[in-house]
Amino acid sequence: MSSLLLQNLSYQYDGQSVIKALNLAVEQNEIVCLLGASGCGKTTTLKAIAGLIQPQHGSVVINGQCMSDERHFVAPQHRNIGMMFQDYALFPHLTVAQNIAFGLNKLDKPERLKRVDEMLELVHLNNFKSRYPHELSGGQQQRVAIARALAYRPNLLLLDEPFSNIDAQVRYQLINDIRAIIKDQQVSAIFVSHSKDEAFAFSDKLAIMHEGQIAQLGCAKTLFQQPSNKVVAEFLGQGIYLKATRYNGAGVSTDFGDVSSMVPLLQSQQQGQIYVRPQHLELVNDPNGQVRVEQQRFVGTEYVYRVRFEQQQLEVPAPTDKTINTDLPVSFKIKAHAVNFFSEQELN
Ligand SMILES: Nc1ncnc2c1ncn2[C@@H]1O[C@H](COP(=O)(O)OP(=O)(O)OP(=O)(O)O)[C@@H](O)[C@H]1O
Repeated sequence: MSSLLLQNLSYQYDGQSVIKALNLAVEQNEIVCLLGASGCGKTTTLKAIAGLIQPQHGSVVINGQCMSDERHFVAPQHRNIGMMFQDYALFPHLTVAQNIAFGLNKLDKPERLKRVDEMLELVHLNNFKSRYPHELSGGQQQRVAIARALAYRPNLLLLDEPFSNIDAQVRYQLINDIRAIIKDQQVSAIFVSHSKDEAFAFSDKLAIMHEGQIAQLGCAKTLFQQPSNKVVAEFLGQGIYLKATRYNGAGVSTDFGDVSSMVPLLQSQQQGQIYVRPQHLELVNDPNGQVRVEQQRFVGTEYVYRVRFEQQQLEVPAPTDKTINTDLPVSFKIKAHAVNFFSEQELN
């Protein structure tokens, strides 16, 4: 049974479609990141899961129980969901221990104190239980927030940009710590972010959102190597489109030579384009080269060349011992990699 199932979910604000027949499944103990550009509908999806808004169509099912569809609506406080936000949302007038105990009023006092101690232990804040939120660092406040969200053993945890207010230097340590805590507690989680780096570090799977729909769900490697469409490929990082002919399931021919693919190319069409990322390109001097170098920058460990080819611009790194003569014509050499091939049909 999936932990969360969103089926055909649609939501409109004042007649404006924000979520459009969205489908998503999160399996038990899985952390899925909703990742996408600003305004694509991530927070609205999270609100629909939490019950803070009621979708006009479709269903929200948590652990097999329907929370919302055209006929049912379970109120947020009865969904057994834990929530964690970027501003921590701790109660300033309550101590760490009181913040964690908040929401545990169904337990009797000894049980409540025991649970609070367990949670303090889990987030390594045993010595901070009597402090107030303003006496803690951002990372410590976020640990209290996760302890509070997990204290009543939710079925599902929702995290909305929880790391965006955390100093960059400690952010990745905190991401690792909180991921370990969630895994330890065997809770499924949905994490909203617009940062790819955070998403890769924190989640098991990424759901790339675009214009109110899930463009693709999968682990980071699958999305990079086999993006199902242009939106996913481009969202994951810059690249350049080059005309290509698929010569069999294992490679393509381009104006820059043949490229073998480390993943099978399953399209039935032969004509299309490949989306090539900078790390798969090598710049070489070539008397017939059509690539224009616009700028060369030394960035300490390597050079970065800003190049232009047929209206497309790209920054390509090159090792310092492979200097390109920018006064001479330049071309690309494409390394063997997991080729992102899109047929003409898929590109339109
Ligand atoms: N209360 C509201 N009333 C009207 N429109 C809204 C409301 N809340 C959000 N929207 C619109 O719905 C769309 C989706 O918003 P949402 O907050 O879900 O996006 P998001 O992907 O979480 O963006 P961000 O990364 O910027 O937080 C946006 O176009 C936004 O302007």
